[in-house]
Amino acid sequence: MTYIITDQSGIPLPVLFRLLQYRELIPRLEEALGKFSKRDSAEVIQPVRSTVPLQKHDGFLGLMPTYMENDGVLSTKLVCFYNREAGSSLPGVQATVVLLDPEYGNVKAVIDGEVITAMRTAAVSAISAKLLMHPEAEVLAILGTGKQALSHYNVFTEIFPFKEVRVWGRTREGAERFVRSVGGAARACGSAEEAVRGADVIVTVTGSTKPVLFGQWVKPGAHVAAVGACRPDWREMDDVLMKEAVVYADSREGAIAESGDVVLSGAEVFAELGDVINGTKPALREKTTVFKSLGMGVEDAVSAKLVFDQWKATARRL
Ligand SMILES: NC(=O)C1=CN([C@@H]2O[C@H](COP(=O)(O)OP(=O)(O)OC[C@H]3O[C@@H](n4cnc5c(N)ncnc54)[C@H](O)[C@@H]3O)[C@@H](O)[C@H]2O)C=CC1
Ligand SMILES: O=C(O)C1=NCCCC1
Repeated sequence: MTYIITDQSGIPLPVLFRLLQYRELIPRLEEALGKFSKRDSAEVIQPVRSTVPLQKHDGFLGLMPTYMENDGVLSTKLVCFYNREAGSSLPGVQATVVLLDPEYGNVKAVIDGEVITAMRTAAVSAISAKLLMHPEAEVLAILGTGKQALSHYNVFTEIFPFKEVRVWGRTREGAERFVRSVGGAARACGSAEEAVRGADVIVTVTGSTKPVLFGQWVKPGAHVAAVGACRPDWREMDDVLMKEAVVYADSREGAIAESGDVVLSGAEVFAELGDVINGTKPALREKTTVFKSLGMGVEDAVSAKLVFDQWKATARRL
């Protein structure tokens, strides 16, 4: 039996949102990041994402297979992402997660990847902030107003007591629309500089291929969760920031292969988040830190298992 857990099967995406809750997702992701960083192939096999360029459409298909033997999870995400810099209204990222039975190889479920991608990415950024931001951080700045901006806003305001949230988008209207959509508990800023000056935590979630965040604006000791610019020639941050900050990543190999901010600045990846979780590398909270997120299959695998388990439990009750 294959379950189709997508809005094409008549299940509205908000139902999927209800199946994933940050309070359940975050501990599972922390455990998975720790397991990944041990590089024990009996525990996790997750190669760096393979990408197929879609030249005609200025995009990429990413294939993200993962096997977690002890958890009995085999999955792959298929994700298409595009350079939508020109203000196109088409979606920048579209994803599907396929969950398989590791023993027989049959497909157990095909799950919409939009909610999983939005929530697991934001949850991992929140984990980076939990580990690396100043414990008394008060001001959060978000650069970008798309899907990731919303999931980051949701999880950061759910789990941290920020006193002020600032949002910058390419257009003032976009930032104001975003602020209205979250009920006004944020302030739209007229420039990225205005948003980030003095901020304790900065989230970059843009589709930009050129820096939108510059080191000279960033308060010493701030934490940056950098989520966009997932190609080796795309940037969100300038060299000043990349060289001044201590750089953490989800996957060292992923960052070296896919992050323009790492590759083009020549910055060194100090540690993976999983190393900090495992206690093998320190969390240098007093320094300016950048968490470079590329996204990993292992994050989709644990999220898809959570959705599937919850879905089956719900379906049994109906
Ligand atoms: N690290 C990870 O695990 C993941 C990374 N991403 C990346 O995160 C970024 C945001 O993704 P979504 O929110 O899903 O996309 P989206 O299309 O919903 O939002 C993109 C936002 O970036 C803005 N933008 C585009 N070009 C810009 C520019 N030149 N300067 C400033 N803002 C610009 C758009 O106006 C929009 O607000 C993308 O780069 C995407 O590839 C997405 C999913 C997972
Ligand atoms: O991990 C993901 O999912 C993605 N990473 C980078 C670009 C879009 C999706």
